[in-house]
Amino acid sequence: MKVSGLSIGYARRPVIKDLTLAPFKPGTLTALVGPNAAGKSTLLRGLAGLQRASGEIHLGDTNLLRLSLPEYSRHVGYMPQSLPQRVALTVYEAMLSALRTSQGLTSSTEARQIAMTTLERLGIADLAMRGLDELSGGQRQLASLAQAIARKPAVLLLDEPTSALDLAHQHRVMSAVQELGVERGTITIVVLHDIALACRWCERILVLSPRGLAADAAPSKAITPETLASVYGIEARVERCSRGFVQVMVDGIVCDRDF
Ligand SMILES: Nc1ncnc2c1ncn2[C@@H]1O[C@H](COP(=O)(O)OP(=O)(O)OP(=O)(O)O)[C@@H](O)[C@H]1O
Repeated sequence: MKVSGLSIGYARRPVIKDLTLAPFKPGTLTALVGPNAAGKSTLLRGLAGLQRASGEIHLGDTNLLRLSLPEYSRHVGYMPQSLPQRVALTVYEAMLSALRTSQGLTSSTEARQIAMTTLERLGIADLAMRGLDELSGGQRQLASLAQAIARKPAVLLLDEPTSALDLAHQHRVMSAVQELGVERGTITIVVLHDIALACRWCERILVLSPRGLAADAAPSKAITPETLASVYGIEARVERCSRGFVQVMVDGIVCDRDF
């Protein structure tokens, strides 16, 4: 996927301005991080075809921005930050409904199999017959993620999919998303606030600030003391643990962000 000259905004307030990114390769997992109100959700919704955008988003030879929303959503799956409330469906029924709308699959053996396999993959098969409105916040987040994953889109956009999850589930989810992405060749972009989680699982990190893109690189290049100071206004050390993963140790708040 190639993004070039992308601009997204609301009424007269531009949020993403003329953004061009290096191509996203199939099977890769990218984190989109940055402070509150930097525009992460806006960018994700623009990439998902849900927010008016100008510029180009190419998937192969297709400029996605020229497609109708139903065509667009066949290529691109999106999990929003806030989940729908009061849905009178079981987890399993919601999965079948998602498969029906995105892939035209009815309650066939294939749809049932995809639904159950996905729930098992995320470790929530035991929730299949539970009503969505009787789940905990974390369980609802996992159920919503299962719906997005089951559609097997070429591009999967997840907006803070781990915000309601405990430590073990955060890592289980990131591991499953990474594994499935490699298996299926999915381009996955995930909004995260947890820099450690992003550095542990993602091979590429986009750091967005209200001024624009501050970094787009591998964790060790994107997450530096300089970037953390200018984008978040914090003083931090960045080191590698014995297994090579980037670790951030926050020493203080400097508050002289560059915006
Ligand atoms: N529907 C909307 N109408 C007008 N402005 C909006 C709308 N949604 C978001 N904004 C504004 O766009 C800017 C970016 O918001 P966005 O939700 O994309 O940030 P974010 O980086 O995802 O933040 P957070 O980490 O807090 O979720 C903010 O200034 C916000 O107030």
